[in-house]
Amino acid sequence: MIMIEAIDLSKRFEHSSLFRKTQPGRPVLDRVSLRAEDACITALLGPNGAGKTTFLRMLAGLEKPEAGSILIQGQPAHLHTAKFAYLSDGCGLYPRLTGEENIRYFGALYGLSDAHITLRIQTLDSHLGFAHVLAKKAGACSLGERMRIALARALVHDPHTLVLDEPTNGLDLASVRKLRNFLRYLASEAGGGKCILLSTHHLHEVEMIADQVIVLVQGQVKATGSVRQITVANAAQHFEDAFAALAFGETISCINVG
Ligand SMILES: Nc1ncnc2c1ncn2[C@@H]1O[C@H](COP(=O)(O)OP(=O)(O)OP(=O)(O)O)[C@@H](O)[C@H]1O
Repeated sequence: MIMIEAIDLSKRFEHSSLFRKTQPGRPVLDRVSLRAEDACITALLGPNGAGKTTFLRMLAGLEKPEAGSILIQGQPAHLHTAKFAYLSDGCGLYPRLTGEENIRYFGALYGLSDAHITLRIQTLDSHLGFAHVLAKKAGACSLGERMRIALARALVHDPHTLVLDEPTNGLDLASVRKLRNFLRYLASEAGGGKCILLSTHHLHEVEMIADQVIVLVQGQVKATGSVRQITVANAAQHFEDAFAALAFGETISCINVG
């Protein structure tokens, strides 16, 4: 089943701040249409500034589209907030609260009881491994520790649709492998067949985990399909070559051995 459907989404930022500049006249998202299905991990891939975060923020209701619409299970996105999780690119934790307080605060916002939150913390810890940082203030945590807490906080209410902006950012190899297994489990039948849409710059990650890939370049969808389909369609030997051709216009280098 199609869980997330974006239809002709467009966005242009009117003002540029000191640190972020848009090229005048160029939309950040330009009639983006895409789908992410249930029981599937969909990876959103694109160069810096392609519009990935803007698109994911739009799904989470944090940016308004200039045109187009977003449907979740065929209905407007705002009707699904209780089943929706969004992990922002900067983690978004309250630095003065401990890891546990951050998770509990969000659980309470979703109406979960203390006992239920305790159970969820135990379950999520068994997959992500963050028990040792629960008592630490989020502001004193390392990047990888913050990311684990932020993931737990985003998943505390057992959402069905997971939108994750660079979830492996700052994680060490062991944590990346744990997270990968956990996301695979969540997308599986046993894990509830969840719809997972994530952005990343790690091509290896995409090859390891993604059922579907969407390549976004300068606010436009340049390719969709599996890693294999995109590689073959671009007459490339490796997915990285296909992505470099799509994202940066690099020519495909074919190395013939023997
Ligand atoms: N609030 C904003 N105001 C003005 N411009 C913005 C704003 N947010 C994003 N942009 C611009 O929109 C473009 C897309 O940004 P976005 O963060 O969505 O890209 P991205 O694909 O997530 O990039 P990265 O891979 O570097 O994280 C960039 O040119 C950025 O400067």
